[in-house]
Amino acid sequence: MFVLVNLKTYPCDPVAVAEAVRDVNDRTDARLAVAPQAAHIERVAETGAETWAQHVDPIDYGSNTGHTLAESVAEAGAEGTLLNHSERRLKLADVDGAVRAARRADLETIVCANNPAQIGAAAALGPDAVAVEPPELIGTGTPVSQADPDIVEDAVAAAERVDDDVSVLCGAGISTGEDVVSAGDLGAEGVLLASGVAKADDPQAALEDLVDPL
Ligand SMILES: O=C[C@H](O)COP(=O)(O)O
Repeated sequence: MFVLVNLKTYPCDPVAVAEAVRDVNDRTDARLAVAPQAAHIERVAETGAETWAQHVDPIDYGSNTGHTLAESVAEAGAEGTLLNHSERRLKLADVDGAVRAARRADLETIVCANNPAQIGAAAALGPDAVAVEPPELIGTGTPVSQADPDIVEDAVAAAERVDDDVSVLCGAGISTGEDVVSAGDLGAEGVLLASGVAKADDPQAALEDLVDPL
């Protein structure tokens, strides 16, 4: 299972969380990675943890003030990027452009979507993976795998119909190892989570709990 920890703009110490991600990753068969804010990518990548960007824009080098260039996050040490997160939605044409920009910079891509219909559309754009996240469950601590298991199974089926090379993750409310196992049982190849680690008093213990049953 792939466990991607999105730090959003939570007021945690990104380097301390990254060190915990690195250390727990070294002791499990699961793959762990962390997605800090763009300004923290370089410091986080220097810990040796697999580092992802939270977003890149559908742009190339040039006159794009205030945008995030895929090549810049890759040079800072990111290995992949989230795209179209529920908190950073893009127009369809811009998701397509951002997938292409990320590919140009050799970044792995996960395109987020609200529901199985959007997952099908996202898979058609050729990312490495898609992630289904019902927005109403994000940050609630109620895991999507329990609250809405059908949405995970339907997302897996929707992606498979379009392109069975595209992996499916699920996210929203995932915070325990049991939640990760349930996600896997529903066909997800990974989980996208944030508050369960970024807001934990002890992020390392939270990560250990997440991978313990895997
Ligand atoms: O990117 C992560 C998701 O939005 C899930 O957030 P959460 O784990 O706080 O529910």
